[in-house]
Amino acid sequence: MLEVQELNIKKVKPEDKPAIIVNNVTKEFIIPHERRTTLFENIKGFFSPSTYEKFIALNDVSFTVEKGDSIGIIGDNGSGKSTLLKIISGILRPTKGSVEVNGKITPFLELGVGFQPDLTAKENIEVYSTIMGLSKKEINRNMDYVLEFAGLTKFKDTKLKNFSSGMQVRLAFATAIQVKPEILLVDEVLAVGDMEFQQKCLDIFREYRNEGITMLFVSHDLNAVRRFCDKTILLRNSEVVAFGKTADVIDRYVYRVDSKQDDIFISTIENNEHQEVILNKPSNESKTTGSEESIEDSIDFVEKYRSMANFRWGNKKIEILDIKFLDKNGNEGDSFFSGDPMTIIGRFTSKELVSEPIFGFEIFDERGNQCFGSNTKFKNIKIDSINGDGEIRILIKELPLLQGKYFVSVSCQSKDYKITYDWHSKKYFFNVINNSDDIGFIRINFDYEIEQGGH
Ligand SMILES: Nc1ncnc2c1ncn2[C@@H]1O[C@H](COP(=O)(O)OP(=O)(O)OP(=O)(O)O)[C@@H](O)[C@H]1O
Repeated sequence: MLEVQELNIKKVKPEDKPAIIVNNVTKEFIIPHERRTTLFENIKGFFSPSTYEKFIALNDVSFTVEKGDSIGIIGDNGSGKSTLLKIISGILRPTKGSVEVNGKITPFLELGVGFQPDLTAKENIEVYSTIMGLSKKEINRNMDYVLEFAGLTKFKDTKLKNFSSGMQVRLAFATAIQVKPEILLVDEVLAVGDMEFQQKCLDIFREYRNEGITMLFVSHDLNAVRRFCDKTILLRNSEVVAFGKTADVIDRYVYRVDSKQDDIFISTIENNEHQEVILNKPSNESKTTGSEESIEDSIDFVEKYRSMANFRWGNKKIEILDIKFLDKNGNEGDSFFSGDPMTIIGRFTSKELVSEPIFGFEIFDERGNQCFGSNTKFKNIKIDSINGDGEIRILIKELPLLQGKYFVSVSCQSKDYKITYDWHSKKYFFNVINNSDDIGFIRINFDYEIEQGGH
């Protein structure tokens, strides 16, 4: 009898509780329509109260993260990802709903907040590590490693204000990882940093994941989400539209299935005894900014490369109006799974008759290496003439790239290549998502054949 009574009492040990429970969280931002700065505007405003509108950044969001889970959060720009992490970390309060956090949160959100521009890299590491609770001995012991991880050993005595924004984030990340988190919130750390640094960050996250540290990982890098997250949340227009197996959710995001699908599990909350946890906001909000005298800025490599290479020329006798990428369902997008069909559609126009033009396209990787180039002449496709509007479709049956971001150039030239009508150089890009465990950049279709010699 006693035993039965014991069983009826649900005793939840703290370690059995989920790491994070987000319960019907809504976040509204108030956006004023006008700002009164002068005395006259203030007096005038006294008679006509100021107007504002409410913007809903998160709408009734609920989900549960179990201890040791590694959860990705994906969605378009402005869908509410950062707001969600800020609410979980306690930087922002929800307008409605609550968040329960069971464990110590380490937020890698606005890395570098609290760093002092007038202190050197070494001094900033000392100050920040002290705030994180490290002893002087530990700080001295870790110093070389932190500087080396950040790739800033040479710049240890340089003031932070002379660092590029990428260098500052590297320093902040390297400093922050000295203490192992219980629950880690990561917001787009991988968006900054060169390839080598990104790889180091991913190695750290891999280590954390193997050690069972709970992670919430906001990223636009779907390959990284795929590699690190067991489950993924998809936010669209401030709402959770899917929460389930990462591969299924990414598939849904990439191919823009808009209706709610039942086969993707949307987490429900069973425990209603939520305790609101509002952690301390970092005391110094002033975000350090990059200096014009940045010593190094490898972070912006891709952007710099693009702006340098992204130009257009030609006499526009035939004008290429725009380029779109269509997925296997005929929907426009910029992310595609490796091996899937992809169609590149170019619209063009000409004001007069142009005979025998040649259309071409090229694909480049992020470093500017030409991966492929072809044109209608190479393929023996003769276009007699063009007059007026038209469309060219490049049908790729199986995208032979494995992963990464690729830039596309398109061109239209005369039959002898002597006149360029229009050339858009690396103006367009698309992402390829690896849906296999293969590594590298190209996708090779192959089979294994294994033969064993008999005895
Ligand atoms: N303090 C604020 N005041 C007003 N609006 C805000 C504020 N912070 C965020 N927003 C708005 O809330 C929406 C969600 O922003 P949030 O930064 O969470 O999106 P996100 O999904 O992280 O976007 P991104 O991928 O671009 O980082 C955006 O439209 C943004 O403009």
